[in-house]
Amino acid sequence: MQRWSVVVPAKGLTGAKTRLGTPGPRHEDLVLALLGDTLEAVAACPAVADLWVVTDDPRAAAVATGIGAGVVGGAPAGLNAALAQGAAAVRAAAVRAAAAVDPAAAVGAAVRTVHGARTDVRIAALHSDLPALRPAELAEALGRAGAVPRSFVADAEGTGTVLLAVTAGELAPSFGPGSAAAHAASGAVPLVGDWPGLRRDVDTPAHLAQALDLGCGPRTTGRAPRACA
Ligand SMILES: Nc1nc2c(ncn2[C@@H]2O[C@H](COP(=O)(O)OP(=O)(O)OP(=O)(O)O)[C@@H](O)[C@H]2O)c(=O)[nH]1
Ligand SMILES: C=C(OP(=O)(O)O)C(=O)O
Repeated sequence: MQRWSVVVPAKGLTGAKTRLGTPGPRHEDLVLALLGDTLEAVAACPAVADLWVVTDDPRAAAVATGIGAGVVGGAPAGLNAALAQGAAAVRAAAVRAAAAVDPAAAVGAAVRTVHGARTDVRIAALHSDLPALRPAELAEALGRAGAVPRSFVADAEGTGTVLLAVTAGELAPSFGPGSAAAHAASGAVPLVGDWPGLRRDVDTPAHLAQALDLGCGPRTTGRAPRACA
């Protein structure tokens, strides 16, 4: 099985998930719980080789490193800029890893590079708010993504994107309102599969209730308002 580098962007906790609840410590704890459960599921996926979190938030970075993820800091503001920086960091790390094993490989034909960054690394960008994600559904989605150059998984509503994957070339993320249509228009293949946990990103209280019905990881289950009622 060819495995993937997964990049997860995580906004600073202050100001994140404004549609989900009012700002404050409890809200930040919930946002952090969504991230932690998402990362645990990704880390447990056999199709994932390495995991990277793009964030400048110290609490998010601590959760990431605790789960064994790398942290990419200092990215420009904005989701797509953060993902582009994360993808560049993954490619650069892959060059360093190849050079550590075989110095000649990093400059030879075995490793394809552009401006010192590898172009043959499988990269998937994934939201940080997927607390009902199952490792097996991510593995299946990445398995299908491996058959095409660039692909995406739409969210439960079919309008947004929860995962964007490239087997080679640029990630070229177009996340934001209507991103499923934008990714399709840019040539990415929509992946088909029964992946309710993968598709259920949590933006609103109604989404959180749906994720809890699907079954969330322990961090979210323990912190969601409904569980505390
Ligand atoms: N590193 C980084 N991640 C971001 C940024 N903006 C959004 N994200 C992440 O991108 C994913 C999707 O973002 P949204 O669901 O729109 O999150 P949000 O902006 O916190 O939500 P709202 O305030 O409700 O719009 C989540 O994993 C966010 O943490 C950013 O500027 N930098
Ligand atoms: C950023 C996106 O989604 P949302 O803000 O709805 O999480 C997206 O689907 O591209």
